Formats: sequence, structure tokens, C-alpha cells
Amino acid sequence: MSALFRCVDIGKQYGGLVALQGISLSLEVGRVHGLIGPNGAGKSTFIDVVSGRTPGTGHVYLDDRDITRVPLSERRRMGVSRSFQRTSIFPALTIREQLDIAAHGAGGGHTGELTDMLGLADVLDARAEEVSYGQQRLVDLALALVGNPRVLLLDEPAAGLSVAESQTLAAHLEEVAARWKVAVLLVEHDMDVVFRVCHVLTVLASGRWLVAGPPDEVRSDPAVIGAYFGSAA
Ligand SMILES: Nc1ncnc2c1ncn2[C@@H]1O[C@H](COP(=O)(O)OP(=O)(O)OP(=O)(O)O)[C@@H](O)[C@H]1O
Repeated sequence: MSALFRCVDIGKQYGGLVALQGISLSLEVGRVHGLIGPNGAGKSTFIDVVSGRTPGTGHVYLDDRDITRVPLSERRRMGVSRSFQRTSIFPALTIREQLDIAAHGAGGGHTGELTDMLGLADVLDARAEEVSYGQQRLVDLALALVGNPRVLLLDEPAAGLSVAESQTLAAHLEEVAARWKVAVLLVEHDMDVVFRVCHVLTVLASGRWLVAGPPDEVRSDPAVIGAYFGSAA
């Protein structure tokens, strides 16, 4: 399968701090690529750089087209979408209003099928602050999916969810990738979600590439165990 979204030699420095160095990975249609690593490994920074939110070094390709210099808003219209670690919804607006705003920013798109799939149809006219936190995170996912993106960059979508809510989210992610043919990058600390939905993992530690491969191989890699528990790597 050929890569839809390729990130090559991505780097980022904040003053004297090397937050990311030489990170490359590719996303394929219908597949979920997990990006994991301990706190401060550079995972959010990676999404910030490759989504166009933060300047960095390296190259980003969509369909083999170099989009490194394409601004964030234009990347969104080209089908590269992202979510944030903290919910980015507006508490006082209804969910329908927020989806309409997102649809405008994404260059249009129907939201009906999306809200049906995510089980949000019944709460469309509720203000975001009136629905549960789990539903708010699903609204975040819905906002990122408006306009049928081809590439979805998710920053800890399961953060703060209960076990049951995380399972619901994981099921939705599997469906989004498989049925909607989206290439997904998933940054996530919840390993139940990671190992359930990811086809391949890349592990970072202190801004460096540590290992990549199928989840079962990565799980037992001594360098990964060391990075998480501090005994090696
Ligand atoms: N705006 C910034 N200015 C300065 N340093 C930053 C900034 N954003 C991130 N960093 C630093 O860059 C490094 C990588 O941070 P980043 O948030 O990307 O890690 P992360 O892997 O997403 O961590 P977490 O799992 O805790 O969310 C950290 O040392 C962090 O303190």
C-alpha cells in the first residue's frame, strides 16, 4: 500500500531545546499509525509541525506533493485535519453550530452521517457544556472529521475518558479508518486504545525516534520498556 501522507526528517527546536529530531513516518489509507512515547517525547510537537500549526524542519508530502510550505488552513482544505489534546469546542455554542463553523472552515461537507455514526444526532441542539465529557470528546472527533478529511492527526482523543468511553472512541476510530478510508495518526497514552486500533506504532523518546513496527513487536522491545520505565534506552 502506498503512503498517502509522508513526514520526512521532521525536527523542531524551542530555543536551546531539541523537541524533535529526524522523525520520519508515513500514513496509509485505512490504517491507524500510533505515535507513542513518554511525557515530553515530542508527540504533540510532531502533530503541530506536520499539521502546519508550528514551523519546523523536514518535509511533509500529501499524495507525493510537497506541502511543507502550505499554510494550516489550506492543508485543512486539502484534507489534512487534526484534533487537540484539550477539547477545542466552545462550551456556549450548540454542537450543530460548531459543526457548521467547522464545515465552513473545511470548505463545506455534510455532517449528518458523521453525527449519526458518532451517536451525536440526539444532542445536536444541546450546548457543548450540557453534554458529557465523553460526548464532548466525540464532538472534537466530529469537528476534525467534518469535510471528509483524508488524513486525521489525533492528539490524545481518549484523555480523560472512562474505560467504557475509551472503548466507544476506539470503535469509532476503527470505523473511521476502515470505512471512511482515512489515514490516521493517533497520539495516545491509553495503551488499551493504542493496542486495539493501531496497525503500526512509532515510539519517540526525548524527541528522538526509538523504534517502529507492529504493536506486538514494539510492546516487547527492551528499548521501549526502558523508555517508559527508565531502566534502559
Ligand atoms: N511552546 C513550547 N515552548 C517551549 N518548549 C515546548 C513548547 N511546546 C513543547 N515544548 C517542549 O518540547 C518537548 C516536547 O513536548 P511535547 O508536548 O511535544 O511532548 P509530548 O510527547 O506530546 O508530551 P505529553 O505526552 O506530555 O503530551 C517538551 O520538553 C516540552 O516541554
